[in-house]
Amino acid sequence: MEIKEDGNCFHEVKITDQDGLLRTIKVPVVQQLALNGLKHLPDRYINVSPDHPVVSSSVPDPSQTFPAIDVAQLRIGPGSEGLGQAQELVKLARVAKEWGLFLIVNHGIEDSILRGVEDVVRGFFGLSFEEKKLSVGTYMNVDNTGYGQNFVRQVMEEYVEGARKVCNHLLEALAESLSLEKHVFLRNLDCKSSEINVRVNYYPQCPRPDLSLGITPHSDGSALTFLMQFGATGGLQLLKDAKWVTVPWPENMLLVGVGDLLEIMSNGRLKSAWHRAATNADRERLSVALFYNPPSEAEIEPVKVEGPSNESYKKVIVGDYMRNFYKISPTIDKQAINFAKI
Ligand SMILES: O=C(O)CCC(=O)C(=O)O
Ligand SMILES: [Fe+2]
Repeated sequence: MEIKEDGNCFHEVKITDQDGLLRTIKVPVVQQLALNGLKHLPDRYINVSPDHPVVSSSVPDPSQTFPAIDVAQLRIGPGSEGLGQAQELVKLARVAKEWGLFLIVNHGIEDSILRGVEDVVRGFFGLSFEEKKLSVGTYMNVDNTGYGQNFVRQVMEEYVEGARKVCNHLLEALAESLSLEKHVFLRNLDCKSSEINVRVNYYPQCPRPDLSLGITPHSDGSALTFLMQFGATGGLQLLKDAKWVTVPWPENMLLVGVGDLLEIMSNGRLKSAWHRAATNADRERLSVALFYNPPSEAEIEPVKVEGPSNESYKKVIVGDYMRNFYKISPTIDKQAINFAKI
């Protein structure tokens, strides 16, 4: 819920404190702070630590190759073009293992749909505080500091359905690229009750991007996360080989990330990306994240292969995993996944 007091706007958030008591705290609405021409960063937003130094959001290290995956190539059947598919699968396995994230091209989602999503999201964040607060929602029964409800439902539907198809192909391709049976991941999702949750992130210009993050480090509790961004690039950063790097993500491309549930299903062959979002002094940035998950009652288990077992992950019920994920996050390093480790 949101309230306005002394000309300032706040989200009212219910939290359970250290003594287990339910308390209501007021969190200033960051977009409003930015609109009021914030010059100094309030202390509460300082969240860059020496362990997590800021990295420049300029162009990433050119020695890091981050090829885009051609989804149309992945779909090509056997025959003369099969070679293209095989090469694309090798590329997919490499980039997914190295980065836990990959760009996609030729995904088949029409540009008009992508622009439609951008328009509606930008339109929403352009509304007044009073108009926006009508859409404040809850998630996992917790008051959220975001806007949850129906504001983008219609235009999102087409996008989400397009994204679902692409994710289904990618899950098959990822299994094949790891020399696993094609349906081994998808069979956990391939039903009507699989969930796609949408989160829209708005990062206003920030007076001290060196001190403040847009989103603190986390992995996504999804199977796959399907991302688009607009406004600026260079905001998404990944902990790669123990260093924070800016993901080389051009503004007009879609990006897909491996989430914790796929790490479990793949028995650690793929690792979920430990990532964060930086802020930017001159430009606002927006992103739309679709989290593709098996239904919460589904039980997922690490893929089995012939021969002696080297399993390090165990069966989990998706809903139990997610409850633990939200209970313990945010954490400094990747801990939620331990819930599913043997
Ligand atoms: O804004 C981004 O690029 C990343 C957003 C993100 O990590 C998330 O919503 O989980
Ligand atoms: Fe994320």
